[in-house]
Amino acid sequence: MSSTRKHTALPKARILIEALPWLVRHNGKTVVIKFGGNAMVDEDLKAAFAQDVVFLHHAGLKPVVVHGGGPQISAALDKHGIVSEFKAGLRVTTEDAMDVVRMVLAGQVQRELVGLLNRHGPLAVGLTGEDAHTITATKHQPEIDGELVDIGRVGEITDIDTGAIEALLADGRIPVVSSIARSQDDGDSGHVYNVNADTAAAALAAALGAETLMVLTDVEGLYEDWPNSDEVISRLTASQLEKLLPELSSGMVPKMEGCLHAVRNGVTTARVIDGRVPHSILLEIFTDEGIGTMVVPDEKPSEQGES
Ligand SMILES: Nc1ncnc2c1ncn2[C@@H]1O[C@H](COP(=O)(O)OP(=O)(O)O)[C@@H](O)[C@H]1O
Ligand SMILES: CC(=O)N[C@@H](CCC(=O)OP(=O)(O)O)C(=O)O
Repeated sequence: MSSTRKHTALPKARILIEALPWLVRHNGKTVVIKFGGNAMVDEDLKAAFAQDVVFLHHAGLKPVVVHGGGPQISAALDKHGIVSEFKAGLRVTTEDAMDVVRMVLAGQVQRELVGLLNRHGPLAVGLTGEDAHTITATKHQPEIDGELVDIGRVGEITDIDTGAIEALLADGRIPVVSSIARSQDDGDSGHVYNVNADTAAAALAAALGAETLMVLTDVEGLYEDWPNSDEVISRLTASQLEKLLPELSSGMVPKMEGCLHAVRNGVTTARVIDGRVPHSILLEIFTDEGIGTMVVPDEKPSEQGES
């Protein structure tokens, strides 16, 4: 009886010990995890996501969650009879649409994730970029075909104040951030801006001096020749990514721009991974077999193969 128990216990012990080098490497490090609305496929996956984040927390890392909710916003707008329109990969956000965006992100998606994380203890605290000046923005006007286009209340981040998030981390909490920004513009008090969640996550990762930015989405990573091939680029440097950027299309643009911003501003690695794979975060952090696309800074070629 006792030898049978030993046989089943040993492989488990091996798995735990295999994770030791990664536990040592990542101990105390901040990791910003962006959970995309398209990766929130079903209840089991969302629960597995919460388990992974809580695991990281108890393993000595400092996870910060930034969540999206694009499909959920589109569904809610639809119910309100508002048609969703995207320009340059960003939602055209009227005043009425902004109320819905805020309600869905802060009142629905964020609350759900906070609830799932807190099944494991008093850990998660939700906030939006409005809280404690965490994210400040001004009006963003993308350039399309050489002209500046008005897309309503979409914000361009001008400032990040990491104070509230750092206080939560120091208190052993898991911050869960919705990508809504306060307005910096004088005379514009009370206004808020809709910010793409990838962009918000990348800006927060850089400002927090995070070790890793991890972006969970609904594809395996950055495809080399999307949509013609499903060959995933496993690793690329900031300069290689910069060259690729003009060829990318909508959903990937803010993601890869965010990864570039992060690694050019002190983040050691930025990864785009498949959030539809259960426990993808653990695979990415605690094994050598990274499952998605990893972006690294140019000047650190010695980090090749690092996970
Ligand atoms: N080169 C590419 N590689 C992978 N996906 C791409 C690429 N170019 C565009 N995409 C699209 O980007 C989508 C992911 O972005 P998005 O829909 O904004 O997801 P999320 O809600 O996770 O932020 C993919 O589902 C795919 O349709
Ligand atoms: C300006 C802008 O486009 N904001 C996004 C914010 C949510 C988001 O980015 O969600 P995903 O990560 O799921 O795409 C939107 O309104 O859809």
